[in-house]
Amino acid sequence: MGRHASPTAPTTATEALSPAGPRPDGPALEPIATARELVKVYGAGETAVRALDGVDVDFGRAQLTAIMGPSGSGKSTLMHCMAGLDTPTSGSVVVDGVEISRMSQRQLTKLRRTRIGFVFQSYNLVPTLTAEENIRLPLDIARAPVDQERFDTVVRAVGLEDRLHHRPTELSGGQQQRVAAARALIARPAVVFADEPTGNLDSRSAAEVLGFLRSSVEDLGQSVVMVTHEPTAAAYAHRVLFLADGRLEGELLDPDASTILEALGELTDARESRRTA
Ligand SMILES: Nc1ncnc2c1ncn2[C@@H]1O[C@H](COP(=O)(O)OP(=O)(O)OP(=O)(O)O)[C@@H](O)[C@H]1O
Repeated sequence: MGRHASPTAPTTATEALSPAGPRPDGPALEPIATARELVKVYGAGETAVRALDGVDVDFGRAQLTAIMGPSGSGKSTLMHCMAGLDTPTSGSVVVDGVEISRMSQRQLTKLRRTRIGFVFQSYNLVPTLTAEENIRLPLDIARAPVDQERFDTVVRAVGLEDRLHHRPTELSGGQQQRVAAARALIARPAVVFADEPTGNLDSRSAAEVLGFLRSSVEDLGQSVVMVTHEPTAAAYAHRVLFLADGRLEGELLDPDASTILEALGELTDARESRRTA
């Protein structure tokens, strides 16, 4: 963390923001998920909202990528389209080599159960099940065997060994979110999508969850994409992408929280001046 992509310290965040896209002079990014010319329009006619306006993006394999941007910029829509939770109006989405944008609902449901992990702001644990049962749930639903070694590795990584028989109400918010993160990883998904995973947590619990997401990338080779409003959370990412008005505006590599904050401020100012021009 805290290392700039650029060797010279930028004077403004705009200078720090580089265009998001293939970098001819940088290391090749091996993508786990890609979007091409992704457009999502909600509604029709005069009330239509163009939530995504032609997004081209590659998400790196074994990277933690954060998506940031002003409210309404299309972050959740992008993540939902990438994760097969929403269908794009046009364009393509490929996850782990599979084109998902034209899949049927049935095919998408199967893909989400086996190849994609989710972490939501509100944990979404089943209250009547223990932590262990919640973690095993995706495999139980898919009627797939639980790989005990994987289970032990993930549980150790989230530090939940002594909480496995507790129900969600008997766990702190941070512990519940760590159960949710373990559940997302148990089936070795191609990619984990996390939507504001620390939005409900105090700073200490947030640091635990983010530390785990980062170590799941570094130690387990997991690919993680996370939407967040918080610069301190995004600073855990290897790469931070910035959206504004449904378009990808740029990216930062290994940024620190203050550079992210500056970039966000400039994006918001630029958007305001476009709107008032
Ligand atoms: N189901 C929907 N129907 C109509 N409009 C929608 C729908 N979902 C999102 N939108 C609109 O699409 C745009 C992008 O929304 P989205 O939720 O992706 O933004 P966001 O960047 O995640 O915002 P926030 O940071 O506030 O969560 C917004 O203008 C929003 O009002």
